[in-house]
Amino acid sequence: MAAGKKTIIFDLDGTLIDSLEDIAVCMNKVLEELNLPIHKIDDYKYFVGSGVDVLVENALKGHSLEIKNEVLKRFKKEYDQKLHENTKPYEGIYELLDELKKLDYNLAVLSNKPHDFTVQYVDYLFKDYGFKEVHGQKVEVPRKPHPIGAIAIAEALNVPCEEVFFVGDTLVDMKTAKSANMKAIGVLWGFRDEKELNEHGADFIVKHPLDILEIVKK
Ligand SMILES: O=C(O)COP(=O)(O)O
Repeated sequence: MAAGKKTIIFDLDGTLIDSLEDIAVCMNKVLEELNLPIHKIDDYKYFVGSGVDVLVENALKGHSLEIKNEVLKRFKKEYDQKLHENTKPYEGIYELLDELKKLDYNLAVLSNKPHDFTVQYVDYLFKDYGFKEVHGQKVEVPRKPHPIGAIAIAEALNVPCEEVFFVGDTLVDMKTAKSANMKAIGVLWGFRDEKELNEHGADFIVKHPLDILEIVKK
Protein backbone atom coordinates (compact mmCIF):
# COMPACT_ATOMS: atom_id res chain seq x y z
CA MET A 1 0.00 0.00 0.00
CA ALA A 2 1.29 3.48 -0.81
CA ALA A 3 2.19 5.91 1.95
CA GLY A 4 -0.94 7.54 3.33
CA LYS A 5 -1.73 10.48 5.53
CA LYS A 6 -0.01 10.52 8.94
CA THR A 7 -2.22 8.59 11.33
CA ILE A 8 -2.31 8.33 15.10
CA ILE A 9 -4.46 5.91 17.05
CA PHE A 10 -4.96 6.81 20.71
CA ASP A 11 -5.97 4.66 23.59
CA LEU A 12 -8.58 6.45 25.75
CA ASP A 13 -8.39 5.68 29.50
CA GLY A 14 -5.01 6.70 30.91
CA THR A 15 -3.90 8.25 27.60
CA LEU A 16 -6.35 10.92 26.46
CA ILE A 17 -8.51 11.06 29.57
CA ASP A 18 -7.96 10.73 33.28
CA SER A 19 -10.95 8.57 34.10
CA LEU A 20 -9.54 6.67 37.07
CA GLU A 21 -11.49 8.43 39.82
CA ASP A 22 -14.90 8.05 38.19
CA ILE A 23 -14.25 4.37 37.48
CA ALA A 24 -13.03 3.74 41.04
CA VAL A 25 -15.82 5.70 42.73
CA CYS A 26 -18.53 3.93 40.70
CA MET A 27 -17.09 0.48 41.28
CA ASN A 28 -16.56 1.10 45.00
CA LYS A 29 -20.16 2.31 45.32
CA VAL A 30 -21.43 -0.91 43.73
CA LEU A 31 -19.15 -3.04 45.92
CA GLU A 32 -20.33 -1.23 49.04
CA GLU A 33 -23.99 -1.72 48.09
CA LEU A 34 -23.33 -5.44 47.89
CA ASN A 35 -21.28 -5.52 51.12
CA LEU A 36 -18.12 -6.44 49.23
CA PRO A 37 -14.64 -5.06 50.00
CA ILE A 38 -13.72 -1.83 48.22
CA HIS A 39 -10.31 -0.78 46.81
CA LYS A 40 -8.00 2.23 46.87
CA ILE A 41 -8.21 4.49 43.81
CA ASP A 42 -4.59 3.68 42.86
CA ASP A 43 -5.37 -0.06 42.80
CA TYR A 44 -7.69 0.63 39.90
CA LYS A 45 -4.69 1.64 37.76
CA TYR A 46 -4.00 -2.08 37.54
CA PHE A 47 -7.64 -3.18 37.28
CA VAL A 48 -8.37 -1.07 34.17
CA GLY A 49 -7.01 -1.69 30.68
CA SER A 50 -8.52 -4.95 29.51
CA GLY A 51 -12.16 -4.00 29.42
CA VAL A 52 -15.04 -3.85 31.87
CA ASP A 53 -15.34 -7.65 32.38
CA VAL A 54 -11.73 -7.82 33.52
CA LEU A 55 -12.25 -4.73 35.71
CA VAL A 56 -15.06 -6.60 37.47
CA GLU A 57 -12.91 -9.75 37.83
CA ASN A 58 -10.07 -7.69 39.29
CA ALA A 59 -12.31 -5.79 41.68
CA LEU A 60 -13.98 -8.98 42.91
CA LYS A 61 -11.10 -11.46 43.02
CA GLY A 62 -13.25 -14.56 42.96
CA HIS A 63 -17.01 -14.86 43.62
CA SER A 64 -19.73 -16.56 41.65
CA LEU A 65 -20.76 -15.73 38.11
CA GLU A 66 -24.04 -14.46 39.51
CA ILE A 67 -22.29 -11.83 41.65
CA LYS A 68 -19.99 -10.87 38.78
CA ASN A 69 -22.95 -10.30 36.49
CA GLU A 70 -24.74 -8.27 39.15
CA VAL A 71 -21.66 -6.09 39.73
CA LEU A 72 -21.20 -5.63 35.97
CA LYS A 73 -24.82 -4.57 35.50
CA ARG A 74 -24.78 -2.14 38.42
CA PHE A 75 -21.38 -0.71 37.46
CA LYS A 76 -22.46 0.06 33.89
CA LYS A 77 -25.60 1.80 35.14
CA GLU A 78 -23.71 3.80 37.75
CA TYR A 79 -20.90 4.72 35.36
CA ASP A 80 -23.35 5.84 32.70
CA GLN A 81 -24.63 8.48 35.12
CA LYS A 82 -21.22 9.58 36.38
CA LEU A 83 -19.38 9.49 33.05
CA HIS A 84 -18.38 13.12 33.03
CA GLU A 85 -18.24 13.87 36.73
CA ASN A 86 -14.48 14.03 37.32
CA THR A 87 -13.10 12.73 34.05
CA LYS A 88 -11.10 15.16 31.97
CA PRO A 89 -8.33 15.16 29.38
CA TYR A 90 -4.82 15.10 30.82
CA GLU A 91 -2.94 18.39 30.89
CA GLY A 92 -1.46 19.06 27.46
CA ILE A 93 -3.86 16.83 25.52
CA TYR A 94 -5.90 19.70 24.06
CA GLU A 95 -2.68 21.50 23.06
CA LEU A 96 -1.45 18.33 21.34
CA LEU A 97 -4.75 17.80 19.51
CA ASP A 98 -4.79 21.47 18.41
CA GLU A 99 -1.40 20.97 16.76
CA LEU A 100 -2.35 17.65 15.19
CA LYS A 101 -5.51 19.19 13.80
CA LYS A 102 -3.47 21.98 12.19
CA LEU A 103 -1.24 19.34 10.63
CA ASP A 104 -4.35 17.60 9.27
CA TYR A 105 -3.34 14.15 10.55
CA ASN A 106 -5.82 11.28 10.76
CA LEU A 107 -6.86 10.82 14.39
CA ALA A 108 -8.48 7.70 15.81
CA VAL A 109 -9.36 6.10 19.15
CA LEU A 110 -9.22 2.42 20.01
CA SER A 111 -10.28 1.57 23.55
CA ASN A 112 -11.21 -1.48 25.57
CA LYS A 113 -13.86 0.66 27.26
CA PRO A 114 -17.36 -0.38 26.17
CA HIS A 115 -18.05 1.14 22.73
CA ASP A 116 -20.99 3.35 23.83
CA PHE A 117 -18.99 4.96 26.62
CA THR A 118 -16.00 5.48 24.31
CA VAL A 119 -18.12 7.25 21.71
CA GLN A 120 -19.82 9.38 24.36
CA TYR A 121 -16.49 10.55 25.76
CA VAL A 122 -15.03 11.43 22.37
CA ASP A 123 -18.22 13.31 21.41
CA TYR A 124 -18.28 15.14 24.70
CA LEU A 125 -14.61 16.05 25.14
CA PHE A 126 -13.08 15.95 21.65
CA LYS A 127 -15.84 16.73 19.18
CA ASP A 128 -13.89 19.61 17.59
CA TYR A 129 -10.94 17.47 16.61
CA GLY A 130 -12.49 15.43 13.83
CA PHE A 131 -11.56 11.94 15.08
CA LYS A 132 -12.19 9.78 12.02
CA GLU A 133 -12.43 6.36 13.63
CA VAL A 134 -13.62 5.85 17.21
CA HIS A 135 -13.94 2.32 18.52
CA GLY A 136 -14.52 0.96 21.98
CA GLN A 137 -14.96 -2.64 22.96
CA LYS A 138 -17.70 -4.35 20.99
CA VAL A 139 -18.97 -7.82 21.85
CA GLU A 140 -18.28 -9.21 18.41
CA VAL A 141 -14.69 -7.89 18.11
CA PRO A 142 -11.70 -9.31 20.04
CA ARG A 143 -10.40 -6.67 22.42
CA LYS A 144 -6.86 -5.25 22.58
CA PRO A 145 -4.16 -6.62 22.62
CA HIS A 146 -5.68 -8.45 19.65
CA PRO A 147 -4.57 -6.32 16.69
CA ILE A 148 -7.78 -6.64 14.67
CA GLY A 149 -9.26 -3.32 15.81
CA ALA A 150 -6.06 -1.38 15.09
CA ILE A 151 -5.62 -3.03 11.68
CA ALA A 152 -9.24 -2.28 10.77
CA ILE A 153 -8.67 1.40 11.56
CA ALA A 154 -5.57 1.52 9.32
CA GLU A 155 -7.55 -0.15 6.53
CA ALA A 156 -10.50 2.20 6.91
CA LEU A 157 -8.12 5.16 6.66
CA ASN A 158 -6.18 3.58 3.81
CA VAL A 159 -2.83 3.79 5.58
CA PRO A 160 -0.20 1.02 5.85
CA CYS A 161 -0.01 -0.32 9.41
CA GLU A 162 3.74 0.22 9.63
CA GLU A 163 3.23 3.96 9.22
CA VAL A 164 0.64 4.26 11.96
CA PHE A 165 1.52 5.52 15.46
CA PHE A 166 -0.32 3.86 18.33
CA VAL A 167 -0.28 5.83 21.59
CA GLY A 168 -1.13 4.19 24.90
CA ASP A 169 -0.32 3.86 28.59
CA THR A 170 -0.32 0.10 29.28
CA LEU A 171 1.20 -3.17 28.13
CA VAL A 172 -2.10 -3.91 26.39
CA ASP A 173 -1.55 -0.93 24.10
CA MET A 174 2.12 -1.68 23.43
CA LYS A 175 1.29 -5.29 22.57
CA THR A 176 -1.55 -4.18 20.31
CA ALA A 177 0.73 -1.77 18.45
CA LYS A 178 3.46 -4.34 17.97
CA SER A 179 1.18 -7.14 16.84
CA ALA A 180 -0.48 -4.75 14.36
CA ASN A 181 3.01 -3.82 13.11
CA MET A 182 2.55 -0.19 14.20
CA LYS A 183 4.88 2.24 15.99
CA ALA A 184 4.22 2.11 19.73
CA ILE A 185 4.38 5.31 21.77
CA GLY A 186 4.15 4.70 25.52
CA VAL A 187 2.98 7.58 27.73
CA LEU A 188 4.04 8.10 31.32
CA TRP A 189 1.11 10.18 32.60
CA GLY A 190 -1.32 7.25 32.60
CA PHE A 191 -1.82 4.16 34.71
CA ARG A 192 1.47 2.26 34.34
CA ASP A 193 5.24 2.80 34.47
CA GLU A 194 8.09 3.04 32.00
CA LYS A 195 9.36 -0.46 32.80
CA GLU A 196 6.07 -2.07 31.78
CA LEU A 197 5.91 -0.04 28.56
CA ASN A 198 9.51 -0.85 27.60
CA GLU A 199 9.13 -4.53 28.41
CA HIS A 200 6.18 -4.78 26.05
CA GLY A 201 7.70 -3.14 23.03
CA ALA A 202 7.42 0.66 23.33
CA ASP A 203 9.35 2.25 20.45
CA PHE A 204 9.14 5.65 22.14
CA ILE A 205 8.38 6.82 25.66
CA VAL A 206 6.93 10.28 26.29
CA LYS A 207 6.54 12.30 29.46
CA HIS A 208 4.28 15.06 28.13
CA PRO A 209 1.62 15.03 25.40
CA LEU A 210 3.47 17.63 23.31
CA ASP A 211 6.51 15.29 23.13
CA ILE A 212 4.39 13.21 20.73
CA LEU A 213 4.59 15.97 18.14
CA GLU A 214 8.35 15.64 17.77
CA ILE A 215 7.99 11.91 17.10
CA VAL A 216 5.14 11.99 14.61
CA LYS A 217 6.33 15.03 12.65
CA LYS A 218 9.67 13.41 11.66
O1 LIG B 1 -11.65 0.54 30.22
C1 LIG B 1 -10.67 -0.22 30.03
O2 LIG B 1 -10.51 -1.31 30.59
C2 LIG B 1 -9.58 0.19 29.13
O3 LIG B 1 -9.83 1.31 28.36
P1 LIG B 1 -8.63 1.81 27.41
O4 LIG B 1 -8.42 0.73 26.39
O5 LIG B 1 -9.19 3.10 26.83
O6 LIG B 1 -7.43 2.04 28.29
